[in-house]
Amino acid sequence: MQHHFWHNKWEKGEIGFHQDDTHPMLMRFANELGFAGPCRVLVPLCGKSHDMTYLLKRGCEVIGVELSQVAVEQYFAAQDIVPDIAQRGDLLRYKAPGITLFCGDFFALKPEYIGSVDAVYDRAALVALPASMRMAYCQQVLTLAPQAKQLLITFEYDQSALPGPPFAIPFAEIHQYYGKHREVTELISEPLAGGLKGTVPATEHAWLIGSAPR
Ligand SMILES: C[S@@+](CC[C@H](N)C(=O)[O-])C[C@H]1O[C@@H](n2cnc3c(N)ncnc32)[C@H](O)[C@@H]1O
Repeated sequence: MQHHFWHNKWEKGEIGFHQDDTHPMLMRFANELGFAGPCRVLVPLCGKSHDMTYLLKRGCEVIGVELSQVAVEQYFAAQDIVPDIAQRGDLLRYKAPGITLFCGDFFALKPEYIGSVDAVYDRAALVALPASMRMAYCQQVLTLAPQAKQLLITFEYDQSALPGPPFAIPFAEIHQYYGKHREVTELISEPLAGGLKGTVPATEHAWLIGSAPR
C-alpha cells in the first residue's frame, strides 16, 4: 500500500481496523508469549492500538512503529501522556515511560534505534500489506528482532470477494516468510463473528512464530 493511502485513511478518520478493546487473542495468549515485564515488545504498524496499553499494563516495554503522525499523536493524547519528541534518522521518536513510538516508515527503522527486542506483536500489520510488500516486511521484522518470538494474527477468506486490506494470508505464505529458520505453530483459528467488514465469511488465526535458537 502506498503511504498516501494510509495518511488519507487517518486524516479522514476511516479507521475501521481500530478496535475499542484489547484484541481477545492477545489477552488469551499473552502468558504463553511471555508478554509481561521486563519483555520488550515490538509492535509494527501499530496505529493507536489499545493493545499497546494492555502490554504496558502487563509491565512490558512497548516499541511501536507507525506511519501516521495523526495516529501517534492521538494515541498519546488519549492516554493523557506528553511524550518527549526527537528526530531519529528519518523517523520521529515519541518517548514516554515504558513506551516509544517511532513515527515514519517501518522500513526506515534501524535495529540500533530500538535495541534488543524479546517479542513481536503483529495484529493488522502483515495483513495490511499487499503481497508485493510482505516478504520485505517480514525480513525487516527479522532484522529488527532477530531473536524474538512473535504473536501473529491473520485472516483467511475468499480474496476474490474483497480486495483488501486486510488481505487473506494462508499458512503456506506465513511458512514461506518465517518458516525457514523458525517454528510456526497455529495457536487458534476461529470464525470471525459477523464476517470480514460485516459481509465476507472469514476465519481469524493466531500464530506463534518461535524465537530463534540461541
Ligand atoms: C490496518 S492498520 C493496523 C493498526 C494497528 N496494528 C491496529 O491493530 O489497530 C495498519 C497501520 O499500518 C500503518 N502503516 C502502513 N504502512 C506503514 C509503513 N510503511 N510504516 C509504518 N506504518 C505503516 C498505517 O498507517 C495503519 O495505521
